Amino acid sequence: MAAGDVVLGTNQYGKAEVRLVRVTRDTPVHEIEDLTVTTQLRGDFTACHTAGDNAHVVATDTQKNTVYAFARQHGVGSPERFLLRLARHFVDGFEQVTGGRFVADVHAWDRIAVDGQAHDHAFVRTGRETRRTVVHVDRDDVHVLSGFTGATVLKSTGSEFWGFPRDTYTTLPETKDRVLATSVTAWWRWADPDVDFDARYPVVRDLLLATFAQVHSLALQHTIYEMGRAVLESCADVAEVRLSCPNKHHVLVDLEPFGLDNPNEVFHAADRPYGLIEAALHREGDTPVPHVWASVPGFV
Ligand SMILES: O=c1[nH]c(=O)c2[nH]c(=O)[nH]c2[nH]1
Repeated sequence: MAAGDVVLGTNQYGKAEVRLVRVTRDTPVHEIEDLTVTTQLRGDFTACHTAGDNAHVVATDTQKNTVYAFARQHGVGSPERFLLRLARHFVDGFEQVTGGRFVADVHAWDRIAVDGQAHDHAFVRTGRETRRTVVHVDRDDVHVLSGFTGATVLKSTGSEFWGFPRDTYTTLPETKDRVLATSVTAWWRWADPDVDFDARYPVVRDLLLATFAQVHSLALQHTIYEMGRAVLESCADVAEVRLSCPNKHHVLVDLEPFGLDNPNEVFHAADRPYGLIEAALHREGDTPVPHVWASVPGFV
């Protein structure tokens, strides 16, 4: 190869955001599982890029069909297991596939209550957080990230923010009692991919949110550090935690022009701009895996 020749670098491809709804109708009480699944394969796909030779290309349409067929054949269950099963299928079934990135979002539904009874087959989408998972496979090197996005939480007290530097451009008043609100995006990396994901997911999620509630916050940075620390201190199976939290500012409204006081009761819930507070936490001595996190977009 001559100097200056063009070289194909990292590449991956697949079907993005396959919308999958599986109804389990073994009994009159149906269950639904609603996921958005992305599969992206890595391996020897050079000839397709450089010469248009598709002999190695597992079509993205085939990948999509596999998602649906696996949902029928094996069920869905925990999104992590579902992705691990898909990843194994592609890596073991096609010599040219060495690994990939597999992502699933889980959309939660609740049963509609009719006369106080949960309906058998009518559901309403909940406003809960979206559970997420990314599976990263490189031959036998398997990493599973779990997490969620869109958990909107608020504390009406127990939050302070003061002691920050003041310069010509600082107008923000110091406060010993403010509203703290955010929409938590959390990811954690399992130390080992052999986990009872469905049992452990709510434990980690609840611990993160309970810590948000319990920490007397001196800054959102302080709160998210404590959230991550709580998980690493009590969950030996979690190796690393990453949190991304927009500070949903609640600004006290000046009611003085109307002859009214405002003792921390009436706020303008500002939309934009917002502070964006992000942190990654791991245990000392832990081996970092930046290539795995690189598959999670838009994160520290
Ligand atoms: O918790 C906070 N952290 C900041 O860094 C910050 N900056 C700001 O204006 N308000 C806040 N709040």
